[in-house]
Parts: sequence; C-alpha cells; structure tokens
Amino acid sequence: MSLIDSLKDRDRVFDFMAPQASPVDVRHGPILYMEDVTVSFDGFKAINNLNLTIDDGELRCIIGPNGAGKTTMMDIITGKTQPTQGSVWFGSRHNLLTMNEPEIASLGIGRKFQKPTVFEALSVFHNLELAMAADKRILPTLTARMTGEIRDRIEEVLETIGLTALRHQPAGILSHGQKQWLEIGMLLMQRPRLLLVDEPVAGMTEQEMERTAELLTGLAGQQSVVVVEHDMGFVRSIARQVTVLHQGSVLAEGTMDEVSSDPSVVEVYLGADDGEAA
Ligand SMILES: Nc1ncnc2c1ncn2[C@@H]1O[C@H](COP(=O)(O)OP(=O)(O)OP(=O)(O)O)[C@@H](O)[C@H]1O
Repeated sequence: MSLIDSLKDRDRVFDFMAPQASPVDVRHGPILYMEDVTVSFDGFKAINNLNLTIDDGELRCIIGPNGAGKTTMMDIITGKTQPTQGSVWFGSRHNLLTMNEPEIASLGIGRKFQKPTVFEALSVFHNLELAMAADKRILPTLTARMTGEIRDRIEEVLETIGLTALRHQPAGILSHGQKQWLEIGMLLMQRPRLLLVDEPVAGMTEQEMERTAELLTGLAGQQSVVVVEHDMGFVRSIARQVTVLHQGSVLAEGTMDEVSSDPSVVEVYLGADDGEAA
C-alpha cells in the first residue's frame, strides 16, 4: 500500500497545509500589499506603520538588525499575528486580515521556518509524497492517473531541489542543507504563489549556500519568494531588491549596493552586533 493510500483517512490532520485553487488576482497590482501596518505588544510597536509591496514572481530579501520586526512581519502575512491597524492584501481579492492561518495557507502562502522539520524516518520521496497527500483537491479523487501526476510532480521537485539521487534515502541521513532543500521541496509540492523563507542558510556550508542561492533564484518567477536573512554575503548573491527593516518600519529599499551605501542603514548596522550591511 502506498503512503498516499495509507494517508487517505488521515488528511484532516493536514488541513492547515492543504491549498485549494489559487484564485489570486495580480492583474492590477502586486501579489502582497501591506499598508500602514502596526502591531503593538503591550504598547510596544514591534511593527510600526509598515508599508511593503511584493510583485508577482519577485525574489525579495528582507534584512534588518535583531528585533527589527522581520519575524513579526511574516507572522502577520501568515495570519499568526493580527495587527492593531493597517491592511494586508494577497493580490487584489484577498484581505488577509479577515482570514485565519489555514485559510491563508490554502491560498498558496507557504512558510519555511529556520529549523527543518522533515520526517526523518521516511525517505526523501515519501516526504514529498506526504506533502502532496495533504492536498485535498487530490486526495478524495485519487486515481491511477492522479497518482501518475503526483509521481511526475515529485520527480520535478526532486530535480529542482537537487535530491533525485537521494530519493530512496531516509531524510534522517541528509545533511542540514539537504534537509532545508527537502523542506522547501515539500512546500513546492503544493505549488505555492508566495514562499516565505526564514534564514535559509543559517548553519550551511559554503557549498550548500551556493546551491541554496541557485535554488531560490530559480524559484523566483514561478512564485514570489521573500527571504529573511542575516547573512549579507548570501543576500548580496541572490538579491535584486532588498528591504531593510528597522524598528518595525522600512528604513530603506533598493539594490544591495543602494541600501548598503545608505547612511541611515550604515548607522543602524554599525550600532548593531549582528553584521554589516556592506
Ligand atoms: N509576542 C511578543 N510579545 C512581546 N514582544 C514581542 C513579541 N514578539 C516579538 N516581540 C518584540 O518585537 C520586536 C520585533 O521582534 P521580531 O522577532 O519580529 O524581530 P526580528 O527582526 O525577527 O528579530 P531577529 O532578527 O532577532 O529574529 C522585538 O523587540 C521583540 O522582542
């Protein structure tokens, strides 16, 4: 019995992961639009009048010192945190502030947390199959043809994440970097429109970082990708457009060269202990 067969009765467990159709309307504007967003924690503004737009297919890097509000910003987009004020739209149709986390995930917003959470005892292939099995558009009507399509999709994703040769290996034996790619692959199985990726290269070797740069730049275009990252070398290697957050607001936006020569950015980074923007 295949893993998908054995999971047929368990799909409810994965409700929060299962995307429906993705009717995101980007004909007249960006895929993500945040306007005047503020989040207060006991009076402290972790996000303060934040304005941010992400275009369809764009790869955007978000940088900023510790406590700048990067995680809170992602929590708002995914529905984990509700802002005190402002608006957040996914395309021109979906007001994310009226939706809960599972509804937002089902629109096609995937989030990759810093620590990989793959199923270590399962093979690389079965991890991807499991991610697809969460898709309720497929599960109730699973047929031989659909199973073939799932296999094709798994092959495609294996190729994208560079793990084809390791498909039958248990995920537990993968390196840290390979686990990160597998988890990105698990998100890709559901064809997200927007991927939020938190510190993807923390703990990676130089070689893994290079491969991750190729992977993320290759994904852009097919979906929008927002990367929060502290490693400035990595950001420089992938970023076309960089947004610098500071004290919950956008401090600067532009190419890496533009933001790293911006005096206000230099000042913020010189006053911080987690790296330089140059
Ligand atoms: N639930 C919460 N209650 C109170 N304060 C919070 C809460 N969540 C975040 N904060 C505060 O909000 C500010 C922004 O935090 P956030 O984690 O979003 O920053 P960050 O840019 O992701 O930082 P880092 O780079 O260190 O991960 C910080 O000062 C943090 O202490």
